[in-house]
Amino acid sequence: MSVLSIGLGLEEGRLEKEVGGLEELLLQMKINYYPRCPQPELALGVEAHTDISALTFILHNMVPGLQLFYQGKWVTAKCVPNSIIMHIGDTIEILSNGKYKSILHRGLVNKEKVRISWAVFFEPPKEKIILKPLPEVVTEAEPAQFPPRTFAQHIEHKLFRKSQEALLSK
Ligand SMILES: O=C(O)CCC(=O)C(=O)O
Ligand SMILES: [Fe+2]
Repeated sequence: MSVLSIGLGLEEGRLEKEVGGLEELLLQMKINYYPRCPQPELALGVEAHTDISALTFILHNMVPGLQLFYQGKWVTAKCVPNSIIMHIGDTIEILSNGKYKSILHRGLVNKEKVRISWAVFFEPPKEKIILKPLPEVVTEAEPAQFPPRTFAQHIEHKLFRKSQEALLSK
């Protein structure tokens, strides 16, 4: 998080402070189990989404399956031994006013192998903090792209938008 703060021209502790500091950060672990699938092209393990977290760290069992939507195409993440995947989530995207992107990604199933991933989400407190672009990264030329919302409101908004989109597509 220090590196990301410095990248925005801020003090190194700034982003960490803005998400509530280490005392307030909530760590949640999710284990994704992707069974073998005889027709992987017909199924999705985890549908396309962006993470709501500040940061997400992922370890996996070296079976490819994570894809990122990059430059208009789905790109499969390389399996690099002894590495950890880090995603920037919506929270940092909002605070940075979109300078850091919360990338759209999904998880595919595999024909031959079971895939398992362990994701740890670093999340800000649900109600205590209002998430909005930091004043230092907002200018006249780059106005705030995100309205102020608590983390809980952000989740609600995202779910509401998704259900609206599902209704409209019917
Ligand atoms: O399985 C993966 O590599 C990614 C899973 C994921 O995107 C998630 O759990 O949010
Ligand atoms: Fe994710």
